[in-house]
Amino acid sequence: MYARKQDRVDKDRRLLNDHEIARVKELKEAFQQIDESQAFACSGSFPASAVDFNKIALFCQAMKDGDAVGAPQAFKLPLTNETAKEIYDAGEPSPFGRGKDLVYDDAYRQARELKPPHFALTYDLLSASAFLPLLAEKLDYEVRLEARVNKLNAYGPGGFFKAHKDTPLGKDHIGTLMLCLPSPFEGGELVIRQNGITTTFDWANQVKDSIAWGFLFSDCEHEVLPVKSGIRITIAYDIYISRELSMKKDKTILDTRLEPMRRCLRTLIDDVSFLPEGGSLAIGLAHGYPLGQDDSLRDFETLLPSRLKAGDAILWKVVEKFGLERQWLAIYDKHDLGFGLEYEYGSRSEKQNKTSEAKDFTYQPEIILGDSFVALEGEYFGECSLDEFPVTQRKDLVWVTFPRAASVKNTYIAYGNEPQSETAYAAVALEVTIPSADKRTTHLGAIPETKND
Ligand SMILES: O=C(O)CCC(=O)C(=O)O
Ligand SMILES: [Fe+2]
Repeated sequence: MYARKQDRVDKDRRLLNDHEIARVKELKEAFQQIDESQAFACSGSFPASAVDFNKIALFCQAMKDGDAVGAPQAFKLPLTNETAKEIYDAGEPSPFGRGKDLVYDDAYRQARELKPPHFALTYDLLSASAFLPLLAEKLDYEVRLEARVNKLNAYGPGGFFKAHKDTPLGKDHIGTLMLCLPSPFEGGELVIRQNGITTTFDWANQVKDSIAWGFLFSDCEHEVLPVKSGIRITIAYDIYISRELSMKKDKTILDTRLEPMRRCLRTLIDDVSFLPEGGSLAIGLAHGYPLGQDDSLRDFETLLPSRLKAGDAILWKVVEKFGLERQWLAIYDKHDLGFGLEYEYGSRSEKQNKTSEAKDFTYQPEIILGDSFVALEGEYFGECSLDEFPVTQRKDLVWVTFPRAASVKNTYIAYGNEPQSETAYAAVALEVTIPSADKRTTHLGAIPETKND
């Protein structure tokens, strides 16, 4: 097992004073503001120049009990009520993943689907519009993205897909891209929620003479509201970070979004009355990150920086600029652990009654940290024993924020859109070491200024 910093484990710390708490709060707010202004989902439509409807047809093969019946048929875009219905009828009822099983439950999802190779567009829209490099730029990735076609979804009147997260398909899987084909329909909005913010993609009116697209990080909860009339057809692609060479650009010196966090962290370090004895800040990431049961922790930690999503990437860049010592922490929540660890949310509120601790929101001794990243969100990692799965409580940490992914309770969300692979979303925090005040002054000289100073 990867060696953690055992020397710091289980050492308690003093409660912070009001001044220190105010400093942490500033940092917390700066981080949360970045995340709120960041896109966890975005959408648009393909420009007319990229969509020549004369050249696009959708080929579909009707399916029955998993087998293709008959020859593929070509459908011209935009689809009409009649052609959309034919495509709907060609599909089979959509299952979804619950635990490791593939289940049909029309209380949860009412839709039909076609999987490749039983459908295809005759025109490579993504290449024709150089879509993936543009998406990478929009999402601020310095690595290339890959799109792998997953399926065609068709929703008839009353069709819907309740709130879920997409099953993580591997460490490199970051999100889902939907294309909404032009067909007459009403309703069927795709609603995406992340950290209390909601974004809605309403394609009913948008798609009449274009192809709409929408991207979401697949750890975000999303649902398709009931279609009121007509048939709504989407093609879903899984978006991966490419293992190929990165594009290697350093835009961070010009990135004004780093500024509020950078300023707060700078003030905090410059302030010798903040944690003069030194300590560790724990900043919970806003997104969950796919990790397989057998993935090595070292691999995960190495790959994570290039896979960070939205505001999490900004946090990383800021901390990196300061050159502070840092490591990743895996966070668990009792609801995700199948072996009955006593981790009570209730005990937190009991503690909050004690005035001194109530004031210091940064002191959270009851958080469970894993020595590995295996058991995560969802119900399907519950079979390991405590011996195989060392956990610890780091009572010395100053909690700036909690990982959002650790506190998902809605049972629907534990299910994915696919049968579960041995992969789940890791709830991760970044631990940043703040040196003691005497060491900090010498350390400070080494902290680079950004061009924004
Ligand atoms: O059709 C859509 O817009 C969303 C479908 C979806 O969420 C899924 O297939 O996982
Ligand atoms: Fe989904």
